[in-house]
Amino acid sequence: MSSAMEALYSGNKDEHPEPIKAEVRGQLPTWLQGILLRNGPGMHTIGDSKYNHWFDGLALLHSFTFKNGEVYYRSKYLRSDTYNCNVEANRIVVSEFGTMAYPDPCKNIFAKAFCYLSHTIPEFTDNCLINILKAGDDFYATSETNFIRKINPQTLETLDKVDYNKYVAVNVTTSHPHYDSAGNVFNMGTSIVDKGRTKYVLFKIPSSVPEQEKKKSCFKHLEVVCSIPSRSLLHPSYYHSFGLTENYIIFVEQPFRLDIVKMATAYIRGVTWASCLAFNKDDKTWFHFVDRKTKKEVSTKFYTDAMVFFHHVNAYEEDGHIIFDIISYTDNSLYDMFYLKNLNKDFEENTKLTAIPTCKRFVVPLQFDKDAGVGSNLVTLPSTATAVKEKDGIYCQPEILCEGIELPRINYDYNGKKHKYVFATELQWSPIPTKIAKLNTQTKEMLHWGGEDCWPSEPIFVPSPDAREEDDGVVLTCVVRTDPEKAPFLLVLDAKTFTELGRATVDVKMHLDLHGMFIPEQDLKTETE
Ligand SMILES: CC1=C(/C=C/C(C)=C/C=C/C(C)=C/C=O)C(C)(C)CCC1
Ligand SMILES: [Fe+2]
Repeated sequence: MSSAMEALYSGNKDEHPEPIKAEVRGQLPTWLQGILLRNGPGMHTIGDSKYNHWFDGLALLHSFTFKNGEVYYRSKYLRSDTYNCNVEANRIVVSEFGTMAYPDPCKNIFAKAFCYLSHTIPEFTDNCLINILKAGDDFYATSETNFIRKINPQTLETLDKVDYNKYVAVNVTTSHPHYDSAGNVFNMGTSIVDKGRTKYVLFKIPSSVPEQEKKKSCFKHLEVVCSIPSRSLLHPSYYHSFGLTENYIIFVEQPFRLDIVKMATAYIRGVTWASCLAFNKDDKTWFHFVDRKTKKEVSTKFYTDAMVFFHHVNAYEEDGHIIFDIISYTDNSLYDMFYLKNLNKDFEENTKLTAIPTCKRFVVPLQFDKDAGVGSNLVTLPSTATAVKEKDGIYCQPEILCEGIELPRINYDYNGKKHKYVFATELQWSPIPTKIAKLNTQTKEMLHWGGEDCWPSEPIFVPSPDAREEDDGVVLTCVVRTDPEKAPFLLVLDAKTFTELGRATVDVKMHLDLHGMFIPEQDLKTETE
């Protein structure tokens, strides 16, 4: 089990760019036509050099194509500049989150990109290993730097490199954009090089461009929606996602921060980007709500205790309150756990999360009695979450929805609206995803799916074409096996009952991935276009 774990996490995986027909068992819905496209790290050793952290691995895209009851599997490494330079040098020559590499022989590409305090930072990596973004009719592999890479979702080929920084002043971005019903993309990034003006920027990428500009990309029409100044100019918060309701943008400024001075000197000091992140458990976490129409921030100061979180689940408005669910931790042991030296055969002794992922619901009153006394709880909805008036603002404490879930997904048609269900991977005190779950946030009841030797990935909900209820549809998850004799499979569950409809097995060594999306057939450009 333990060495299997090491192989799953850090063994280099082969790519399978030619479609492999999967063996389908059970009954897949006939309407399920399209591509499940996912991303994650697949290679952690290049020549004799090894990455330190699981999040450093080279992006390996993989896909399951559903066509007339048949399923085809493909996988292909993202041909990023990072990949190409590393492979050419046969060693790691580009720095990643947890690995600083230098000197860089690929000087022409990874030359020093910007200066700060007269030191230099090398250009960031384009190893986009975290998620998939849809902008206009195009798909991109994404990470958290200023670069994204266009890909062909059918062949998994790597196309253009897009630098967000050409269109908006951001140096780091999230891999969890939002989409409105028209397909416009909203994302956030932080501007860290404009000294003294460190800020978080929300921007919009329109879904379509004017007819006469059809040849141009929608990035040329990117607009800044609003920006939020960082509380600390030299220590902006790290964030992995943000929230969106019908009328508000939700930004949580957690005391898990990037240290800009450390970043500016990391390269010359030979330390990693990861070492420039620090959690201050004695600080507060600040909530920011920006009105999407007026672009003004709600002036009341809302805060909660120090925490570290990565994923927003969903957010919505109800009776003058903003309600948002997140998966949070009381410390940053999650990032530390993913150092590959910890994910080895002695892992059971070495690695224990000191904080368990907890699904928390914050209920924040935007309209409240301004004369309410200090100490009074301003939440008027039926929830155990509180928002207590203090002299310096409003102190919020969450309702706990459940413990031990990560990689949350919802029916995205309910994004920004009141949702009832959350689909997620289950993990307890270690990075072992043994089950997936469906949580009913109203009753807190959970349904589970798990199997012997099975590690399921982030579950993705796909609505059925005639869906009436929130959970009318299927849940898709890739299942890797801890028993090397057993083949991985794509599992299709009925989202209502959380029972198996069918599975598509492929005899490959599949990697553990992070995030992805289901692309319905009608969203795919036809080959002739
Ligand atoms: C390279 C690089 C970064 C990369 C961060 C990554 C790759 C984060 C991955 C996070 C994940 C996968 C979280 C899951 O919950 C930073 C720190 C943004 C900034 C400096 C350069
Ligand atoms: Fe994520």
